[in-house]
Amino acid sequence: MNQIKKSFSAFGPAIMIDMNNARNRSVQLSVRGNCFFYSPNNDKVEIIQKAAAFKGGSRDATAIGVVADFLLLFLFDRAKPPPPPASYKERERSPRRRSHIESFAVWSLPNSNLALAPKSISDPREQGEMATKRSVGTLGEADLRGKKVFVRADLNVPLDDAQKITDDTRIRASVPTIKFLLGNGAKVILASHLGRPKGVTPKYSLKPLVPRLSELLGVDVVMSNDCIGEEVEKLAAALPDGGVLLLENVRFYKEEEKNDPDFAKKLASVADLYVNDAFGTAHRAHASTEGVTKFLKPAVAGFLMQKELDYLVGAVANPKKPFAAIVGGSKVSSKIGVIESLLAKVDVLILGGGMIFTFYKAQGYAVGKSLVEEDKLELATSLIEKAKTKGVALLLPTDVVVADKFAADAESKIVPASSIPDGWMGLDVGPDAIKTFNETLDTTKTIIWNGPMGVFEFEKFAAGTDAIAKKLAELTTTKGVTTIIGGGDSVAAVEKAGLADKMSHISTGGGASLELLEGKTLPDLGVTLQCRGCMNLRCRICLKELRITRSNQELSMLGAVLVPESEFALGQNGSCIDATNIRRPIGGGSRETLALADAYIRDHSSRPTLFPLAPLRRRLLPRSPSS
Ligand SMILES: Nc1ncnc2c1ncn2[C@@H]1O[C@H](COP(=O)(O)OP(=O)(O)OP(=O)(O)O)[C@@H](O)[C@H]1O
Ligand SMILES: O=C(O)[C@H](O)COP(=O)(O)O
Repeated sequence: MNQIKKSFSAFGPAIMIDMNNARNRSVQLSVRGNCFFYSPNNDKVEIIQKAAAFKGGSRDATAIGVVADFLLLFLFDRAKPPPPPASYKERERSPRRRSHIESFAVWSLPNSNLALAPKSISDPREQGEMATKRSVGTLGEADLRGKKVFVRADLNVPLDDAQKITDDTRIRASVPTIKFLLGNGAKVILASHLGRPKGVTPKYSLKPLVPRLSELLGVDVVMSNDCIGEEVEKLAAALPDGGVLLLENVRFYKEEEKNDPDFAKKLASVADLYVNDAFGTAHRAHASTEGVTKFLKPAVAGFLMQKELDYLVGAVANPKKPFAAIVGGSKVSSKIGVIESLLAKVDVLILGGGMIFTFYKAQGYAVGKSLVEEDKLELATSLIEKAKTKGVALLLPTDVVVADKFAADAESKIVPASSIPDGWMGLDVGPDAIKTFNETLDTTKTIIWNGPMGVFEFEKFAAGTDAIAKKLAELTTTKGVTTIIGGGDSVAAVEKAGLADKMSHISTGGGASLELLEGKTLPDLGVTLQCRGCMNLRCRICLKELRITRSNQELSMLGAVLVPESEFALGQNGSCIDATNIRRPIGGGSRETLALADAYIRDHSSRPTLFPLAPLRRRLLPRSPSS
């Protein structure tokens, strides 16, 4: 590292960081016309080493700005141990930081092991950091080749009576992380739960997944009959580099859900490091999700986990407005909490599916035989009131498709929502409702959707759900609206309509995504994933666009002045800086610059979310070398 630092300082100001030309959220390093891209999946040090190799010609290179400081600071950062997790907790307790904490409390997941710091673990001086939480993309071949990696995925897929997978979304979603590990020469020991078995239950075996997994990964996946024990040990020991061993359902042991430390230790005993990519299970602190992290270091998050958090947390924390939520499905009781908390965040709330009849009944409408949760009538009334108070447009369907029985071949007709005939049940939203919903959605910029509009499993009652799926696909592709779909059935409906790839994000989490949307701080996280606000095109986390035209010079100045505590300033997410983490530059910057940095820190240290570039720029620019 010292050597890199040295050659790098010889580089002096010959490197420029060209953020304006940065593409794909990468930072481009230009050295005399030679470009290196810093991307989320690359390792910074490697890039800097490459850059350093050009030092011979560096002195003649056109230099704009004070970048040496900036990059050196980054290197200092790497050498510096990470802030202890306690500091985050301390901040959490401090009332002064309250707004800051609120702004990213929802990042908290019990097992997500995330911190998007792109750091290599090859540097022995960073061994202490190996215990910190970060993303799998920070690991390289040097960290992975020949290593046994325990990967916890959520392969809890639906199987039919013939044990055939009916929706492989979760398997497909776990592939990028596994392939990345295999591509780097790791041996993958893959674990998951399936269903909620009570003890060993053949119906919940993971065996039916082997062919599909093998096909998707392009390797013959070996499967063990257990998830711990001698057979697992032997199979794990025999795994070649690039091989995959799938363990049997971890929930065949009750110790899994109890997060039993001995069981966790046994699971961990066959591996060298840990990757948690089970977003769907991220709200559970179980032995294979949380317990193993005590025994395997480093413990890092997989790509899926990272992506899910980026979207779901970003949607709630910093949505592009107007922000709409569509909530449907049948589980009023389990979604009422989400509705309540969404009222504080959305501009539009569209309700559909089985839950609307509880709202109708609460308003005194006849609902026939429709699904109603009698004990939620009062709550429904209060939610309608709350929406009014908060100025949220709460849209209930004006008409519904009713059926004489709950069956695919039921008689059906369209009726006004206020007059469902006796003996009939509402199974879908009607055409008028679809029209209103579509018109409203046309005005929005962010949409989250959980729960189908009707009993979409029956063709006759699928129109409402299909219409929403089509509208969201259209808005995503033609207007750049951010669309996020969560919930098992809603995702299945979108898949069925062949529109999944048109949406911004399809979540693999049911409960986990709901809890995140609800804004719950999930238990026992141990991770702080902070949105640092963006200086780049669009932050992958907060999704906020800050299209600020900047010169390289400005960026250089910013880089020299503002360096977050533990991450490269122009970092993983395309330049995110947490104002609370800004510290003075080390060994660089004029007195004036340092004074500016101090003033900035003083002014903004309790203002967490978005990094307000403009004021800083105003203050810096007049002092920049060429001005
Ligand atoms: N009007 C209705 N009456 C009865 N059931 C309905 C009605 N509308 C939708 N449903 C049913 O709701 C079910 C889906 O509800 P659910 O709340 O589980 O949604 P989801 O998308 O799976 O979300 P999650 O995974 O978060 O539970 C579907 O099986 C659908 O048939
Ligand atoms: O399907 C899910 O939501 C996850 O796999 C978690 O399953 P669980 O609710 O049984 O823990």
